[in-house]
Amino acid sequence: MATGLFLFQNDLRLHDNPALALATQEADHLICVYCLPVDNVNRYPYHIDKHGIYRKQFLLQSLNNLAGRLSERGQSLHVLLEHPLNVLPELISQYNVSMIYTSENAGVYEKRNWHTLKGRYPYITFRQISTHTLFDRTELPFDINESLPETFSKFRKQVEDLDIRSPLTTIAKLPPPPGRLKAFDVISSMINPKLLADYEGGERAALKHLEKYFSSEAPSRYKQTRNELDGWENSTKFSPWLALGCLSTNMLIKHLSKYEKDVECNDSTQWIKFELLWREYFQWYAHYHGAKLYSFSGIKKKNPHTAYYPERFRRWSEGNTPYPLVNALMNQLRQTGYMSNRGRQIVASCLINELSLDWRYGAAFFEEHLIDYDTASNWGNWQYLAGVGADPKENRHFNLVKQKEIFDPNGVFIRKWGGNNHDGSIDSVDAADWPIY
Ligand SMILES: Cc1cc2nc3c(=O)[nH]c(=O)nc-3n(C[C@H](O)[C@H](O)[C@H](O)COP(=O)(O)OP(=O)(O)OC[C@H]3O[C@@H](n4cnc5c(N)ncnc54)[C@H](O)[C@@H]3O)c2cc1C
Repeated sequence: MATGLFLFQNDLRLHDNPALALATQEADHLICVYCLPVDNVNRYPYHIDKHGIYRKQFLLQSLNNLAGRLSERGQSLHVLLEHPLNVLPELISQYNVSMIYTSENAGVYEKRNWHTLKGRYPYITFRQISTHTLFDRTELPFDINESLPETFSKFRKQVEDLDIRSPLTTIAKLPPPPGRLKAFDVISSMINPKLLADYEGGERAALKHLEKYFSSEAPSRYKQTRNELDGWENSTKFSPWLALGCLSTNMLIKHLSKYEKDVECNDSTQWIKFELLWREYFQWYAHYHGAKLYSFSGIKKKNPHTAYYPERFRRWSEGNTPYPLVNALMNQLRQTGYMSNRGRQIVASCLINELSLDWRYGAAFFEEHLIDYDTASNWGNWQYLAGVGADPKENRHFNLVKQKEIFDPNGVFIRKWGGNNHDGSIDSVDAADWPIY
């Protein structure tokens, strides 16, 4: 009897989960695990908590929903509040695990953990499958170990006409856990029932939103509305569920294609696919560039001009800069865990250009707060805007006055999110006008 261990990561779903489907076929018994280290030990020097309150709540809800769905199928989810390398060895030896399965992960740390585990257990079969991308690495028209098109446009031209795999059906039956294994519910007590959030984590909520979005007319208007700063229906809002894998990208494309066939195919519907290809590009970008994704000089090996201004960073984070639009956007992020794409571009450009700060601090702040935080999309987009990524243009400096005129001409957004509550300064100075850091 073969016992397998399935390590859930960014694939918290039972629909279209090829990695879990493989484990289901091959193992006689299966242990389902998710590792959620609780101490917010800083992995970067940026003084961030790994999970801000909204991000954490969304993750816990997603895990809770997955646990429920597994339990309906006689399985259980073991959420371990520990680093995988600390807890998996005990499970492996106690249950004589002979196969370990997981989804491919673009994160450098996650890759390192996987390689370390493989090195420690040469007699165990390790299987890693793509579940986070539209294409499998073998379907790409280039060898991702060797190369990646240097810009998004070149990538898009190579992949946009490729066939996209149909999503697998929801797994109905799973191998049972080994007899002696008892599950403990550690998640539901960690969810804060009083925290009101716009988004609910989990596969069930993701599929509900998918149905709702494609039964509305919003997909036909996407291109005209996607840059709005606020408003639920102005962009698709799939990103939080895609980031944790509560929703598969292939499933999303299937619904988009059905909408195009049954309702309407126009510029807007095509633009949704275009944006999903951006996501796809950043995923492979992270796989290809590895640790360079997080480096100051990026993939271009070019050092941006910055200095160390801790007060400016604090002001930016707290929404207390001389730029009301930036303040409103940062308040929105801290108070909801979400910000529109245009908003992200504006605040990132401000941090990089007006405030001359190190872009990695901005990326790390987003990592803490975004409910849709995704290593590849976040750090890839920040590199792009900082001029050290895959952008053929030298500089993406957004004119803050113009952005306000276009996207918030009457100041409605700024008032809603308290953008005018600032003291007007960028740096504090002492009596002799010297900056105080
Ligand atoms: C500085 C910065 C940081 C970002 N960090 C993240 C992040 O951590 N996680 C994340 O999912 N997205 C990130 N994005 C991309 C984008 O802002 C969000 O995906 C989008 O705002 C999510 O809202 P939506 O689902 O309504 O997007 P829509 O406009 O409806 O787009 C549909 C889908 O396409 C994908 N997408 C759209 N734009 C991008 C893009 N520029 N890059 C990659 N994928 C894209 C997303 O999966 C999105 O759900 C970042 C962008 C910037 C400028």
